[in-house]
Amino acid sequence: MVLMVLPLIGSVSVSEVLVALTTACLVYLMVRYFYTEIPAGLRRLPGPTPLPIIGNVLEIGRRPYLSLTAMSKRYGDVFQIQIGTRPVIVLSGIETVRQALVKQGEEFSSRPDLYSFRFINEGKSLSFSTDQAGVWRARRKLAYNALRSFSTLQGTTPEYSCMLEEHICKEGEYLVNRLSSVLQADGRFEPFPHIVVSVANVICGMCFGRRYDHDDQELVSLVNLSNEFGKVVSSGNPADFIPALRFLLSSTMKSFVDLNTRFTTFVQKIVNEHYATFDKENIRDITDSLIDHCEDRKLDENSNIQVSDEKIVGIVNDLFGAGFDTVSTALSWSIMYLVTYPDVQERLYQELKSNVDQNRKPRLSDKPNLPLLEAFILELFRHSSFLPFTIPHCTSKDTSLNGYFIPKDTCVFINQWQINHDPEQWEDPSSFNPDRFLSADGTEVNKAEGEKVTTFGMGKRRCIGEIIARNEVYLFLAILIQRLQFLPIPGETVDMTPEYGLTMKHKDCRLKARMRTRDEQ
Ligand code: HEM
Repeated sequence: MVLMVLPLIGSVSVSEVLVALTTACLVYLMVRYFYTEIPAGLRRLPGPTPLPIIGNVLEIGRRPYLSLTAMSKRYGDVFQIQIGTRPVIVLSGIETVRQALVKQGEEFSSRPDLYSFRFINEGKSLSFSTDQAGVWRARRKLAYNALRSFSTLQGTTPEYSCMLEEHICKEGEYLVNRLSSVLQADGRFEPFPHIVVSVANVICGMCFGRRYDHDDQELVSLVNLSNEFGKVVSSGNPADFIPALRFLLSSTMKSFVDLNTRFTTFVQKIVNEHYATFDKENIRDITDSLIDHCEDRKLDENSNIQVSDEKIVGIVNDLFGAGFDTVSTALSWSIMYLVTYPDVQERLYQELKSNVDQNRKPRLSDKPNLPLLEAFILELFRHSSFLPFTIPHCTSKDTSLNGYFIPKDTCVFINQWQINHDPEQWEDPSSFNPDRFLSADGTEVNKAEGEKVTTFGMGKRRCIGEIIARNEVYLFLAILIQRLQFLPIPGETVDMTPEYGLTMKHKDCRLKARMRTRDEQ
């Protein structure tokens, strides 16, 4: 057969072959599109017309949160795009997203099988893998309970209300001292690299019962790779959908695989140390409690969900990974906003000064007395929407939403950025204004407005670290604002344009800061 075709190819040009191939792909896609049977009473999804082979990649561009928000204005809250040849549903609008993730949560809570996800935690990640529903639910429950136990555990001295508070207060103090010495030496600093070590130490404390020095190269080099990780696993990365790109972008994929291997090796070493020194009577941290659970589970003959020891202890990998990058990104953006809005920074400082005695550090219990700080954090989450999409979801069976038919195994993007900038929900959404969350006299936070901010997802896959994350952002910020005034470098502008990724980072930026004096405090 091949021998019969070869002479024919010899008589046509390369461009003719390409045209023929493109036409064949187009016909195939059109046939597939029009022959997807739509059940009676349901409609076909609207969306932009895809190009052969690449789909809508060009229209999606480098900032999918903006392009897909613009498309939602044209096609509505539920529409379909195509990345490569794979259809993807994009959901916008708070009510539509709530309908899908909460009311129809069973159908919209799986994860798609995406190429890059296979390399995370050796394909066994709780957050990214395609575990069947029973397995991820069991792992999620274990992870949630472990986090709750080790954050609410009593502190080592009565000074602290719980272990989480103790870790944050201690790391906050180290961070202030670190920034102070960097400022003395260089006169300027970059926020993310210092913050990320402090935040990583809080989750390391809970997961591994240990902390690392700010100069520990093993930890520092690992946590500073989170940006590279986020770029590859972001929603809409074409390499996840178009196999040819995996080879064209092979160096990016290779460094992604390398960084995942480094990450897993780092955690595995600590896990092995825990196995070697494990004592059932002395559960030291989350890793120990997961090891303990493996032993207990073997006694539970009635359990019908089989989860391997590897998948149980591997949960700590997810908790560590999810626990440092997100919170550090939130704090780093906070500093950028404080510098960009100095009047807000001054009001926050004055609020702290009036409500927290100058001779002590802020505590979790001060939160109700600091409504402006709470409003600032809500506005930071809303305005930056630094997690513009949740981790991609996938339908577990044929379903429908808002009258549109959605087949089983369809990849679903949830556009959190759109919800947080929807002009139907927010007055002047593009302006940064913490006061939008405060009562007219500034003494109370409007809870209903606050709940509209969508940062942690919704429903069955909602972030399990939300309470810890909110407490960390609040307490680290309170400690920093009490002790330092953040300033731009004279003559330099602060660029607030985000760089797209799973968590969007601000551009590298050097800032100044001034230690507050005791009198001033
Ligand atoms: C400001 C900080 C944080 C933000 C904005 C955030 C946001 C999110 C979002 C949007 C998701 C995906 C939800 C979905 O797919 O629908 C998620 C999942 C997750 N988060 Fe967070 N997160 C934060 C901090 C944390 C922390 C501190 C931890 C753990 C200590 C954590 C652990 C997880 C885990 C394990 C998942 C996966 C849940 C699952 O797939 O079922 N997160 N987070």
